[in-house]
Amino acid sequence: MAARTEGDLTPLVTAAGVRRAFGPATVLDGVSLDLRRGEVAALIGGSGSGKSTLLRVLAGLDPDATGDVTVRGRSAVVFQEHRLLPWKRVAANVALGVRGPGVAARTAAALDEVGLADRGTAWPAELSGGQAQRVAFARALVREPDILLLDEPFGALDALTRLRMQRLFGRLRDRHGFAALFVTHDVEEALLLADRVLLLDAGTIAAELPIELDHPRAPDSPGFGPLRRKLLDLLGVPSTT
Ligand SMILES: Nc1ncnc2c1ncn2[C@@H]1O[C@H](COP(=O)(O)OP(=O)(O)OP(=O)(O)O)[C@@H](O)[C@H]1O
Repeated sequence: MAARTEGDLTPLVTAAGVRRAFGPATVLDGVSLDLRRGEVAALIGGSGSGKSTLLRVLAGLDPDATGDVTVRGRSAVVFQEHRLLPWKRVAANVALGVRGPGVAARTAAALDEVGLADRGTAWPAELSGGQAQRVAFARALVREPDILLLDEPFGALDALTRLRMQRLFGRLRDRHGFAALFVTHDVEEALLLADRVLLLDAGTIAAELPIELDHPRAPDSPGFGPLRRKLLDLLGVPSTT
C-alpha cells in the first residue's frame, strides 16, 4: 500500500466494504467508516443491528469478516463485561500480556488513574461491578492505546456508577487523547460523550451526526435537546409530543 502523507489528518481506523454474514443472515453489508485521531465516535443502532459484530471486526477479532480494515496505531478493547481472570489479582490482570520495562510502575499508574491505586492485590471477586470495570479500563490504558474500542462499556452498571464512569472516561480521554469508538444503546450517552454519532442500520452506516457541543455536557446543555430529537428520529423513535 502507498504511504499516506496527510500526517494527523489520516484516520486511525479506516473500514471499507466490511461484510459479515452468519449463515444466510447478512449482518454487515458493506460498512465503511473512519475514526480520526483523538476523535470519540459513538456507534448506535437497534438491537441486533450488528454493532458488536462491527466492533469485533475493527478489533481484529473476527477472521470471517471480509472487506478492508486498516488500523494505524495501537488499539485496546473494553467490553461490557469486565473479562478479568478470576485467578489473577487485579494488578496481574492489568499487566497481563504487557511487555517491556516498567510494567509494574505502568500498572500502578493505570490503577491510580481509575481510582484504584490501593486495590492492586485484590482478587476480581472482591470488587464491585463498577470497580471491576475500572480495572478493565486500567488494563486498556496500560497498553497506551492510540485507539480504544468499547462495546457498551457502561451497559452493565447501575445509573449512578454509569454516570461516574462516563465522567472518568471523559477525563481519561482529555488526558491521553486517544481516539475512541464506543457502542451504545443510549442516545444520551452518545450525545454526552461523542464528537460524532454513527448510526448502523440494515448493515451499513445509514447516518452520521456531528455533535458540536462544548464539554462538559449535560442533558440540559444548550443544543442538547434538538440533537436528541434528531437522533431519536434517525432511530425511528417517534416524538411523544
Ligand atoms: N456468532 C454468531 N453466530 C450467529 N449469529 C450471530 C453471531 N454473532 C452475532 N450474530 C447475529 O448477528 C446479529 C447482530 O448481532 P450483534 O450482537 O452484532 O448486534 P448488536 O447491534 O450489537 O445487538 P445488541 O444491541 O442487542 O447488543 C444478530 O442477529 C445476532 O444474532
